[in-house]
Amino acid sequence: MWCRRLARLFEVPCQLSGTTRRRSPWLPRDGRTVPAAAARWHHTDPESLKCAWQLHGDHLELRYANTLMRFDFVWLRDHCRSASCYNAKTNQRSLDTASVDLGIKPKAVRVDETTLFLTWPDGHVTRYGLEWLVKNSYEGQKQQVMHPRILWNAEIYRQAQVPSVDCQSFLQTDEGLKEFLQNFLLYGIAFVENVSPTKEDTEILAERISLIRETIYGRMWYFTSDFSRGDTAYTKLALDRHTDTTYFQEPCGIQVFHCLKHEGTGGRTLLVDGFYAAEQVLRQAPDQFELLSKVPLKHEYVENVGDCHNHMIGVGPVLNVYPWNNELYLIRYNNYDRAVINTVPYDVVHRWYAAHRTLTAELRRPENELWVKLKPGKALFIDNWRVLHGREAFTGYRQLCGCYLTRDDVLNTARLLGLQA
Ligand SMILES: C[N+](C)(C)CCCC[C@H](N)C(=O)O
Ligand SMILES: O=C(O)CCC(=O)C(=O)O
Ligand SMILES: [Fe+2]
Repeated sequence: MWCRRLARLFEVPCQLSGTTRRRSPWLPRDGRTVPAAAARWHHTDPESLKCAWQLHGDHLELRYANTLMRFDFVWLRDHCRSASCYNAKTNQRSLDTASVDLGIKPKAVRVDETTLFLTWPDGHVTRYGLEWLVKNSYEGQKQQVMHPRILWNAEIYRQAQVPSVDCQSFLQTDEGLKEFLQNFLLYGIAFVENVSPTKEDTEILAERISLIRETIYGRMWYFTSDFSRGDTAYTKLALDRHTDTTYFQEPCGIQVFHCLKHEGTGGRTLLVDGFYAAEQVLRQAPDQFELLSKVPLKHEYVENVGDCHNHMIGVGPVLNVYPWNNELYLIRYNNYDRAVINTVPYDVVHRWYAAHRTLTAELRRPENELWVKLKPGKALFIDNWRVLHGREAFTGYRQLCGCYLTRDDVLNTARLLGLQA
């Protein structure tokens, strides 16, 4: 069926089943160069099973540090780190990959305690550290997450007692910034306290971690319920949980909110961890999770109010996962801005609605809702690729300012501080 066919694209080849392969004898050929020949296991130390390798017609199979890895020969040639193939100063490849024969095979292979040596038909020698191979192989990656996270519901988040970071420490110390970013990466939300309640000071905060992503709403936006823009956000109405800018081909990565004033009632902010909810869907109904991650949808923003004329369209599934490890990296969920569904046939549409209902039920569980009242001085950063926000209806005068941040630059800052991002 349609979805199954798509799914097959991402199907991961089965790991070698040890039983069939291990029939070959494990020959002790310590450190010796073996001509590229028929498949059989070799290992560096006859007493230890730490490292063993076997050459096949089109790939090298290597077992090291409890990881069974398979490397395509072109891949092995392409990733050569020798001085002529790779510029270690710029961390860029010099080798022209298109010049590698797609049928290339190593002339000789040798493995010692730490290193794999390959000699290519033209005599060129490639060396790989075995640790490097484990870290950089597909099989090694599959066992890891790209982004370590703590999924939460209201109870988990409260129990964690994640501290807000003080504005001074955020702006002036690397430790403060790092603590803030670590919280942000783990939970998808983070607060800075004791910020001066102005748009300018909020901008300084934003610039500390990233480039500001300028959009149709401006660079720093600032709004009250005056319907100056053709969107419900600019009213006093309640807003159900959603992510923003789903109608961009790449939705904004981070949302910053700072409430500068509120004289009235209501207006609390709702936060829901979209990945926690999606994880529940995966457990209950993996087929529905898969459907939500495969069916492409459009979201749309059509505005014609005053001088503002905009028409934005973004296409993508609700759940976006890395195909090699099924890890979620982006949820696109906004029922207000979802466009006409015309990208899937009727029977898939029906199953999609059922899957969307399951996800929505999870997102709406009261125990998953974190309600906070934003106050002047307390800035909130939200991972708009993960955490949904909403708003309670309000009365009176309320001013909210903030901006969007470019995700790449936030993650860049985090990595430079030594965090895994
Ligand atoms: C006011 N502010 C600029 C933050 C958001 C406006 C965007 C509202 C839109 N419905 C969306 O969800 O993307
Ligand atoms: O008014 C609010 O608290 C948030 C409104 C909203 O969803 C937005 O600006 O993106
Ligand atoms: Fe929003």
